[in-house]
Amino acid sequence: MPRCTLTFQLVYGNLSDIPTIKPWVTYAEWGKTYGDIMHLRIFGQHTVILNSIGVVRDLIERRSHIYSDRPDVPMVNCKMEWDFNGGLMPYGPLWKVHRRLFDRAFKPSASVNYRPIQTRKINDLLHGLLTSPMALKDHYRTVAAAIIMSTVYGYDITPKGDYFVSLAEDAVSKLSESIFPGANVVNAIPFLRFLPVWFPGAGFKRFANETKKLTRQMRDVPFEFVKKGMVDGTASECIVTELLTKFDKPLSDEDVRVIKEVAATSYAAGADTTVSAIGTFFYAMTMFPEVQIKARQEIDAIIGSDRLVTYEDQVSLPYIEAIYREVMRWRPALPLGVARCTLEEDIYNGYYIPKGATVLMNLWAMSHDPRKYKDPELFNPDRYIDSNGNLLPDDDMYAYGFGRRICSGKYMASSTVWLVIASVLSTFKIERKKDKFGKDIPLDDQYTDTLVRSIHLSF
Ligand code: HEM
Repeated sequence: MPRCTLTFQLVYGNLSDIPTIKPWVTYAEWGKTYGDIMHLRIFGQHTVILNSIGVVRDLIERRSHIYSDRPDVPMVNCKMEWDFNGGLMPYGPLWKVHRRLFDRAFKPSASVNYRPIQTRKINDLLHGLLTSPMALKDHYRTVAAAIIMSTVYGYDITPKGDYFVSLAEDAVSKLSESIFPGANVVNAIPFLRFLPVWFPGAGFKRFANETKKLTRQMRDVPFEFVKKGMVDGTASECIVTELLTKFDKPLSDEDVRVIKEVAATSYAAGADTTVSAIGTFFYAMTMFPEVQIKARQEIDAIIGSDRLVTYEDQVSLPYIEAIYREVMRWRPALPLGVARCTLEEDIYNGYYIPKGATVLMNLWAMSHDPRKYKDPELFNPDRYIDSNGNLLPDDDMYAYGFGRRICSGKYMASSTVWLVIASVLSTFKIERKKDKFGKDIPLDDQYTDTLVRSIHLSF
């Protein structure tokens, strides 16, 4: 096979050409000219962008032995000490240990055990929305954090200014700011990490030093809380107590460290992503009120108004399931997934892909591909429903990624988002804020451009 370098050499040594605002949209646009697979080169670093589901299945799934590594992001791994995070870790023996524990904690049969906690916390959300609807975003941030803190650490957070949540949120927001290609110069020019903090332009080092402290605290403080509770006999049953007490062999210090890291990664990976999906749901409901009306008709017909929706109702509510699928498609929380890296060189359809290349899956492009989704910008749950009102079998879910590093928390995440959608629609009508003349105040599509994107909502 000819070794043609896969080269759409758009940027060579010109960082400012890398889009930092909605790069997924720009990459999808470029894809119309250059195809489903594209290559960028920044200071000699190869980045390959996959714009279609076909290419993703061929490479990320069928050649997963090559495409399951993560790139080294110097700012994050080295300087901010996020290298404990199983989601960012290189593919290898340590990642496999982390992944085994994740899968044990979040596999489908384990995830159903968290439903009572999810239900309780989502009921708290409904209560919050009833008593202070203007604090909408605080309420749904709280529900995502509360579910994870309770399942992982057996800890019930306080709704405002919780210490553990503040630690984790501060550390995670710094992570998100520094991980995007093009968003932080040190990721593109690794040698910068060796400069002293006082070097002109080395402000990133100060940023990293501040963050390091937070990262350590978010990992250690809640874990120590559980350990102390286990000694005192006050710890609630949770993922950490389960892993510490039912490990398949006597625990070494290394095992305890891994359990602590898996717990901290769950918050880092699961909180903002869940918040993003719930925010998208509220946003879509204000933009497409006809969807709310149809959903309420379904809920009224199946559930009535005497009780709240439960997980047992899931199979009887196809339209709610369709809304969930559309939320995940319309505005994926991680539009470029989490970057992969090639473990070996590869040749695909005549393209040469070097070892060590960064690979981005453009989940946004795939879920907005008009060849599969007609009018992709339209929030249209009916695209998953057949003419008899039944759900179509097509439940392709791009938002959780693919292959060996597909999201470990997807079962828990999907059941949280589903129950939020069903519960809110069965109890509330969501409307835009009105101005003093009673007219709707327009809402902009104001999503952040960070790793996990979320909407700024004010109703
Ligand atoms: C709606 C919510 C969520 C979305 C949209 C989401 C999406 C994703 C995506 C796109 C990836 C990268 C997958 C890949 O590389 O192919 C990922 C990885 C991951 N997610 Fe999620 N996620 C969500 C919630 C959660 C939750 C609740 C948890 C845990 C409690 C979690 C744990 C993880 C972990 C540990 C990884 C790294 C997997 C690895 O590298 O082996 N996620 N997620």
